[in-house]
Amino acid sequence: MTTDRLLTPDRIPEDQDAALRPKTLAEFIGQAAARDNLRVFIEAARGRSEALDHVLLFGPPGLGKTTLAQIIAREMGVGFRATSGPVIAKSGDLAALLTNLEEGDVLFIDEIHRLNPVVEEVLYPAMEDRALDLIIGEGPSARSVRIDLPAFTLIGATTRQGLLTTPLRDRFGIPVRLNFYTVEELEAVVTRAARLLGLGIAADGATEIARRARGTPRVAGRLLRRVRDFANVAGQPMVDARAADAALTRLEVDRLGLDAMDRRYLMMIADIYRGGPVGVETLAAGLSEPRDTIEDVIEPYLIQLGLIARTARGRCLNARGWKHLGLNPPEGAQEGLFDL
Ligand SMILES: Nc1ncnc2c1ncn2[C@@H]1O[C@H](COP(=O)(O)OP(=O)(O)OP(=O)(O)O)[C@@H](O)[C@H]1O
Ligand SMILES: [Mg+2]
Repeated sequence: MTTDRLLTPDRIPEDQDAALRPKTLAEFIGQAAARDNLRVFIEAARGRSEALDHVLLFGPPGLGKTTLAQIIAREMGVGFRATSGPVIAKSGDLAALLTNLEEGDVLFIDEIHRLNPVVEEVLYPAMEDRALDLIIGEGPSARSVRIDLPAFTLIGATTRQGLLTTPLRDRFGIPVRLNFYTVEELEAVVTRAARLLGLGIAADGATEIARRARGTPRVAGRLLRRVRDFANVAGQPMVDARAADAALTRLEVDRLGLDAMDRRYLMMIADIYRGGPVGVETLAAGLSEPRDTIEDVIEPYLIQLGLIARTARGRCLNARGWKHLGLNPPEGAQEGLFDL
């Protein structure tokens, strides 16, 4: 990612603070449906002494896919190996990873939609038959050998399920969608993180941060750290709503949790395209952001809030979007037409 947005749910080193990651399903806040289902599937697999079926975790960045993958391995009582789609360059790399797994292990592949197609082909028999088909030698003397693999669980993570090829998607027995968190859930995330950081926080302080965290635990953790900085420097022992609001306002995070980039995105549709529709490529060029960032990071939350709509003809600003910008939609603008 090219930006250094405060609100970007992208990983930055401080987020790797392993101490903040919940370690068990019981500690994992929110995503109740996903959690309840996973609990059943894990218990059933353990009861049968089998590896868990392959799991696909999908949803916007920072909602807990990596955390959940680690939790699944821990709850299954098996080893955890992690890699990512773009890192596996050759089929041999994947073969090496797979043959080094132990019985029952979890192999976590982040950004699994970015696997090289040749590598992906190797994954199909590995997932389905727990076998590797390798070609040995070259030319007329080449022959194919099949190597059996230990029973393992593949956990794939991706921002959008639709980015996967159908054959790959179909091989996951347990697809899990992660949704944006509610304010109440994020309050719990913030309160828990504050406790782990040894920071005093009032209930209304946690609420203020939760409301402005873009539905995303990673953002909540990051905002909490910045608020803590302001509180420390101001010599405040306790973060309350006023302190949180003052800090977040200085950071240009608005009441809905939108940052400068979100507002630039909205203003571009309003100002230049009279509310749309406008194509995502045009917006990406205008904002100098990669299309993926627009689609995976910026838009999902704006859609969730009902500020914009994604239509076949392009992006449109909804009535709420105009209102949030403090503007009136111009005569004849597209707004409202696509207010789903
Ligand atoms: N349910 C949760 N409860 C508490 N904290 C959480 C929860 N989910 C995520 N977090 C925190 O949010 C941060 C981001 O989570 P994680 O790295 O798992 O996100 P991710 O979905 O894998 O993101 P990405 O798509 O960018 O890889 C972690 O630091 C973790 O501590
Ligand atoms: Mg992750």
